[in-house]
Amino acid sequence: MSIVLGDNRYGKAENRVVRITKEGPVHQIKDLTVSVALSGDLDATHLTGDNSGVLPTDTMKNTCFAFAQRHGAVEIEDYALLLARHFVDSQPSIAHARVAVAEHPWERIAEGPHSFLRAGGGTRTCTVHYDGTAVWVVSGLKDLTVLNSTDSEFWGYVKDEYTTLVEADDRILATEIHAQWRHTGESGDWGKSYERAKNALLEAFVRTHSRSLQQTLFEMGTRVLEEVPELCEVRLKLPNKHHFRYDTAPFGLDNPNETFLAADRPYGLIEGDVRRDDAPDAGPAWT
Ligand SMILES: O=c1[nH]c(=O)c2[nH]c(=O)[nH]c2[nH]1
Repeated sequence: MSIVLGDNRYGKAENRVVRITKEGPVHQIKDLTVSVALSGDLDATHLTGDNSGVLPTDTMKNTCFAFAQRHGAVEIEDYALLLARHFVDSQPSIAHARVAVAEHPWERIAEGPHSFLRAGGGTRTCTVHYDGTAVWVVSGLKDLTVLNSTDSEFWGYVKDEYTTLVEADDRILATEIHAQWRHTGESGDWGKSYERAKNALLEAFVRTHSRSLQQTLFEMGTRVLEEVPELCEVRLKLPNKHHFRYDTAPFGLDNPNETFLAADRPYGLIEGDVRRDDAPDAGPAWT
């Protein structure tokens, strides 16, 4: 009996590529998940540890971002064709490339030239508490993902011996909104107040020139309380969905905040309550 190597392939899976196209103040977004798998004459690396035919998966990742920057917001089929041809035609050891691209749709948030809402997201929620006497109605929404492709800064923070974060005067700000709001009364037009609270959250996200997600959180909560007087308190949980500008300088490409790596974890998690100073005691309503 002898043992032989069967089918094999290797690559970089699920590169999260975000490409912003800027036409003056009006931005477009292309949000992709790109997986590359290459195969060919790769026996040596498996059988003897000879890596001379191995294009590193890290290089495949760089290529995905470099091609997004170089070719812009092309159709995903054209982008995948460019990548697949590149890997096979440039690498003698590679005979076959599989490039799979998923495009995640975003909608523009009303009037915002650089504000987007991830399509299909957002779940309306409510929790009611009743103890035989008092009633609390807490409404809300979750999983509503929004993104501003500019008008966000983060600088002036504490720096200690472990700080490597570079100050940003223009970054992407993206979050998945989880919000709950407490009604003062126990009856009302719940549907209407939901629409007004949701619109207030989105309006504040779009209109705030953000110095931090914490500042945006307070603006969002404040706008809800201003627009929906029957509410007394808003609780927000906002994960900071980090988008890192990809450094394409090593490939001879300028990247003026157009191509980003969308990281899923770890993420900053910004949480806070915003309330009227005359809000009645919540009792168990938040538990
Ligand atoms: O808006 C932000 N708030 C922070 O507290 C923080 N921390 C960080 O690393 N990035 C950010 N961004």
